[in-house]
Amino acid sequence: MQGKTIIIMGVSGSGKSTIGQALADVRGYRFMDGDDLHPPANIKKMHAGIPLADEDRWGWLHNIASRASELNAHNITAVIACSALKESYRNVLRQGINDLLFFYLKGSFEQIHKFLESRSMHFMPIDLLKSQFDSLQEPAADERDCITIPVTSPEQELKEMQRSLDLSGF
Ligand SMILES: Nc1ncnc2c1ncn2[C@@H]1O[C@H](COP(=O)(O)OP(=O)(O)OP(=O)(O)O)[C@@H](O)[C@H]1O
Ligand SMILES: O=C(O)[C@H](O)[C@@H](O)[C@H](O)[C@H](O)CO
Repeated sequence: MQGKTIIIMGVSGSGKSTIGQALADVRGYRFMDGDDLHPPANIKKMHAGIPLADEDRWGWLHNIASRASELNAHNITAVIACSALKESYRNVLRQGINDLLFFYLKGSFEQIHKFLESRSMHFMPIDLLKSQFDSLQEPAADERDCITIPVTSPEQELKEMQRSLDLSGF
């Protein structure tokens, strides 16, 4: 038996950690925050208000893929919060992880800006939100392993995710 991987993707502040942890709790899956796997240099950069570049993200994405695969090999299904902003980033994850599903938390700049204003104590400055939207490539229609979840309330988002997981045989 192999575990599976669910990646909650979207810009900073879209709710990946909050919703991802809640989903893992309710389904009995393992939660992992991709932010915890950033090398210190990446955290330092974001903290200084400098957006990450592709070169900063490749190693981090490979690291996430190998951690997910390790868990899956031990028959552990994992929910991972990972921004995965571009299609090329999602492709790195696809190449490294066998059984993978993405939930994309889709919200407007204004909606997510509000969330970030109410969040305290985080290394990511709100000013970087614009650069997150600039980098974001929303999942294309042919990215069949991506399910878009509109940002509404945590309860509603969880309900939609649960329904999709039941349908996908998770
Ligand atoms: N649907 C929602 N309704 C209201 N508040 C929400 C919702 N989703 C998330 N939040 C709140 O928005 C803030 C950002 O959420 P969270 O930290 O989970 O986002 P994130 O995508 O993991 O961010 P980052 O990538 O920067 O770590 C938190 O304070 C969270 O409680
Ligand atoms: O790709 C990125 O730019 C990063 O992953 C960011 O999204 C942060 O890790 C996170 O959002 C911090 O709050």
